[in-house]
Amino acid sequence: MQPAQPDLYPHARRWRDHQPQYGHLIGSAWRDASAVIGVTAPATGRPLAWLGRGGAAEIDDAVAAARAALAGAWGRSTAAERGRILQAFAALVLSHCERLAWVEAHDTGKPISQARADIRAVARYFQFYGEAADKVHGEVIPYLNDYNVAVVREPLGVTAHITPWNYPAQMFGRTLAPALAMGNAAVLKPAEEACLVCLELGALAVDAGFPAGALNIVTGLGEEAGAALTRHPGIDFVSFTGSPEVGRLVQEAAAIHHIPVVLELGGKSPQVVFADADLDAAATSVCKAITQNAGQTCSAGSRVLVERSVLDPFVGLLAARFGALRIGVPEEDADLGPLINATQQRRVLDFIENAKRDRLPVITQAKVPTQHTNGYFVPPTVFGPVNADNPLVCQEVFGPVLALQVFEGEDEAVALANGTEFGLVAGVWTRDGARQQRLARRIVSGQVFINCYGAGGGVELPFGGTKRSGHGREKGLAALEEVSTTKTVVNYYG
Ligand SMILES: NC(=O)C1=CN([C@@H]2O[C@H](COP(=O)(O)OP(=O)(O)OC[C@H]3O[C@@H](n4cnc5c(N)ncnc54)[C@H](O)[C@@H]3O)[C@@H](O)[C@H]2O)C=CC1
Ligand SMILES: O=Cc1ccc(S(=O)(=O)O)cc1
Repeated sequence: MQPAQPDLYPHARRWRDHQPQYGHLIGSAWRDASAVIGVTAPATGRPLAWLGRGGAAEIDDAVAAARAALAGAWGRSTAAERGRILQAFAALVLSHCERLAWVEAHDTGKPISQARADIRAVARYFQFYGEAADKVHGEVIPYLNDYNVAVVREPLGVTAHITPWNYPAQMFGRTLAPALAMGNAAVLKPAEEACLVCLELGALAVDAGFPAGALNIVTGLGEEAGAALTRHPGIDFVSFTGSPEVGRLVQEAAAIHHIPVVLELGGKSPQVVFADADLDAAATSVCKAITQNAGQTCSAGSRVLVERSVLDPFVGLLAARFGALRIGVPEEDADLGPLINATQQRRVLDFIENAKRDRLPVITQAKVPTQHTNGYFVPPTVFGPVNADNPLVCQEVFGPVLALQVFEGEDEAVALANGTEFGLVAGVWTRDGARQQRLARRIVSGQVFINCYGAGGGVELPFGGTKRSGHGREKGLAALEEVSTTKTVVNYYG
């Protein structure tokens, strides 16, 4: 066992086997864990930390603390006051950026530069929504004579947030900042696989001035703490990011109490490359879109659709990009790191081995450096051409595995792009302006990028899916509508 660096984990409640052990953050106070879950570092396979294994009792207390916050100082706060606290928190996060980035990098295995970008994104979420908090206005409706009708915007109440392990820090910012800006009190159940940074961020939120109970964090297993939270009668909204299977359970639980849900359930996002495109730029983007975060991104570009007439040159460019990939542990700051755990590694390796067994052509496969045998690494691999009914086209792999499909003409490109159950993100590469517009309309997806992909993940840009990728919008001002409601006040003064 390798001793952890205490400076990275100042808010650990205890130390156990030389590893930090965290409690739950309920009502701005730490609650010792009555049971624990071990966390492993994906890059080394070694023990990293201990998390509380919360359940129904901790969730009850967290929901009660949130309810009390709404009845107290937090519920009485003005929008401007809330905005100032969110912005103070953003500044505090930035001042701890390096430490938080290392916590995130060790916990997820991602390259340190990516982890730093993720922490800056957390600050940006709280800055953006902090600035927006007092700029969300209601409206006055011209109605009958002698009536004044105001439509005012109000928080939903207690919001529940269930987040995944691929971007623990970013998800913290993405889901909590809009909810808190609108005056809700939140309970977060982050993923048990990786969430140390959420606990450190939670501690900084207390320092930044969020009143007791405005933000509560209970860690634990999905089927225990997660299920207890989504079924709890005291919550008024659920935001969930994760698998479609659990998304269905979350929506079923929410239906019991008729509360709204935002579901972000991943995708099988295509990039469509036409013969007239800048093939060099497209190849670079296609490689990055499937290898960033080792392919563990809901919006990963996991399919590339290539027009037949440029198949050979494009395949050459793609093979060169994959051949140049650097794979390593966070400290090496390579292009990609390991997957999150042995289960995900086995799952993705199975996809690769099954495809090879089915004699699917391998276009290119990068090599994992031999010194990294203990981490959960998977070699980035491109298969193609792949038929539309192949599992690599239909199922979310959630690893660095790209499926290449071939098309002739616009209609076939659209049919293939829309040919899965998902609809999260799409990329279109063409210099033809009219075709850009046609494709943007014909592709069924929450986002369409033209001659780019991802565009830096801007906080300002509404994000979410259609079809099996989920519903509701996060990011941008659109997120504020999901976590608030309107009240129509009709005043007769005649
Ligand atoms: N859209 C995205 O960003 C993500 C998609 N996934 C997809 O899901 C696959 C499996 O990954 P998992 O970690 O198993 O995802 P998951 O959907 O089981 O986990 C996501 C979150 O849901 C919680 N959860 C699990 N069961 C729950 C339940 N019954 N009630 C309430 N909450 C529950 C987990 O504790 C975690 O916080 C991946 O291979 C990938 O395809 C996984 C993570 C993120
Ligand atoms: O995993 C889903 C995911 C992660 C990050 C982003 S973005 O950086 O905000 O674009 C989007 C989706």
